[in-house]
Amino acid sequence: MKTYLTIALQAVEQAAKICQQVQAQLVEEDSLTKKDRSPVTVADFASQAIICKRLKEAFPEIDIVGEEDAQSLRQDENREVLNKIGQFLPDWSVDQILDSIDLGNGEPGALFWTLDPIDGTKGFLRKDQYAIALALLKDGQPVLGVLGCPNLPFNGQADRGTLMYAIKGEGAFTLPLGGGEAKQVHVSDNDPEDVVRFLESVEAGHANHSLQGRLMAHFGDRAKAVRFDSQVKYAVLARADADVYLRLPNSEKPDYREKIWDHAAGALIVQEAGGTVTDMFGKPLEFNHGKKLMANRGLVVTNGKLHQKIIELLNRG
Ligand SMILES: Nc1ncnc2c1ncn2[C@@H]1O[C@H](COP(=O)(O)O)[C@@H](O)[C@H]1OP(=O)(O)O
Ligand SMILES: [Mg+2]
Ligand SMILES: [Mg+2]
Ligand SMILES: [Mg+2]
Repeated sequence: MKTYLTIALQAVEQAAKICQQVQAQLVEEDSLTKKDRSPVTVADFASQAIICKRLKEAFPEIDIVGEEDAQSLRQDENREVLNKIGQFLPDWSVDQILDSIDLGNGEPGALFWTLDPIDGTKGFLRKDQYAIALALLKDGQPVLGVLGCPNLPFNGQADRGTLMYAIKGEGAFTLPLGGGEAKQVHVSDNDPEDVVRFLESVEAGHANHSLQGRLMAHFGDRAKAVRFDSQVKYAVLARADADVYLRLPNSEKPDYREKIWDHAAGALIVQEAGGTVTDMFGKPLEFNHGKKLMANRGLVVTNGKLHQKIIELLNRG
């Protein structure tokens, strides 16, 4: 597992650097709108290209299931976006860029990587939080997870981003992006009688803010809520800066199913930090139904001590 970890950390670090460069000089032309009307940027593509290339060089036999593909970039009308990606990957040919992105077109199997090259693209565009999320799944379970969080201060230092990783059975760890000593992280100790710090999405369309608000109201003025984009929420909970992350399904999108790359890395990190991750009914996440969490609805992520209480409140009919 150590070899997987070393390569995964290097790949995420490299991608994070490019994302930071793109974000620092972001212009409107740097993004496209996908078929599902969600945005994708020069940085999402560059991140996926770099990470896939690195992983495939080291582990050619392991499939990568990535969020993005290069289909739109192969069309003439998007040539400018492709050229812009090339500016951030100066030694790469156009074909190398396109083919590396498409290395992420693998299929889930007994052992595979899943990659979200930028999770929280809308946050990235707002210059808020986003994460580079990479996980290795074995027999339907995440066994290694890495989250690069460039805009999440490490130990309160605003100029240093945060890197977090976990190996199944070995704990969860954090270090600053750019390098440093890794320290183990643990979830908070708060119980239902304490102050409860909640996390939820910034984007109202990605969750059910009104239902989440009603649940929080149960805790009166002991409830504090913070909104962050992306799997940064898992990282914040894993290092005890929050106690509960709610992601209840948006009632206007009843058919939406969560994607594996949006949760595999974060869920393992929280679990290895001592927390609990289930769907809104208290059912463990099942990562063995293809690219989506078809057997689960909504997510409840807690420090463990609050889990039963939250599930009870949600399901008391
Ligand atoms: N209706 C929805 N419910 C839950 N998640 C969604 C929904 N629509 C998009 N997403 C996903 O939410 C993630 C961002 O989460 P957050 O709200 O925590 O920042 C993105 O990966 C995005 O996926 P996609 O990239 O496919 O649009
Ligand atoms: Mg993404
Ligand atoms: Mg995502
Ligand atoms: Mg996306």
